[in-house]
Amino acid sequence: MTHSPLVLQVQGLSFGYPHRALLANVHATLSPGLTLVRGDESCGKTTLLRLLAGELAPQAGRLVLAGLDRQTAPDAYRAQVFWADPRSDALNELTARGWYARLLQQHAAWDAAALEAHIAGFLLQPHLDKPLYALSAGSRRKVLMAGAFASGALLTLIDEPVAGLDKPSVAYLTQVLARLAAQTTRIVVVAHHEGLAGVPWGLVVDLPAA
Ligand SMILES: Nc1ncnc2c1ncn2[C@@H]1O[C@H](COP(=O)(O)OP(=O)(O)OP(=O)(O)O)[C@@H](O)[C@H]1O
Repeated sequence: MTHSPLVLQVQGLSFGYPHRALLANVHATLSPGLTLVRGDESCGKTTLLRLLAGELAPQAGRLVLAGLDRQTAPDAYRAQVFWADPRSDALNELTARGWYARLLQQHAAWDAAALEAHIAGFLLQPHLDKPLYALSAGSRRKVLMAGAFASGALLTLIDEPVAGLDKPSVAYLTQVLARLAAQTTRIVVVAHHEGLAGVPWGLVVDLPAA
């Protein structure tokens, strides 16, 4: 664990895929609480989360999380991050229960009691022993979010949280995010095309249209 103040500094971040320039000179300082990454379809929200996760390398710029530089201390940086790409097939063969057991090993601040609460809140109990490929898009999203919230990671990245969610689950998600907004030990970043009613964002990072 690091003793630097909990802040994520994004300094001059630029990134493009071959033939597709996307993010140019992004600057932001993210404090504990909630940040919304907002923008239209295909403007680069998921790409920015993948950069913040340390999964993609920027073409320019720096990321420093609680004193850990993503470039010079990549493993230490990534150890403080929760990121599970909802579009990835990487977890398909795992059950939620199996994946949570893996996360427990990876995240020092894993909160088993919080996981139980999120499983109940998202009504996930019937799905815990099914492989993720067998779940609906919404249930899969809920499995990922329960893991994200229970991880206790200093930086938690959540992509498109309401995609495929039923109304009661959106209401539960809203409650959880509102609680996280007030805590001082985690930075939670959510990518979505607009704000969510009832969620008090501490910071909104608007990405320009593609
Ligand atoms: N691996 C990749 N290689 C090439 N282009 C990519 C890759 N991943 C994404 N893109 C392109 O980059 C652009 C931004 O994608 P990204 O998924 O980051 O946007 P987004 O804002 O999250 O989109 P959405 O709102 O549709 O989820 C899109 O045009 C997409 O097709």
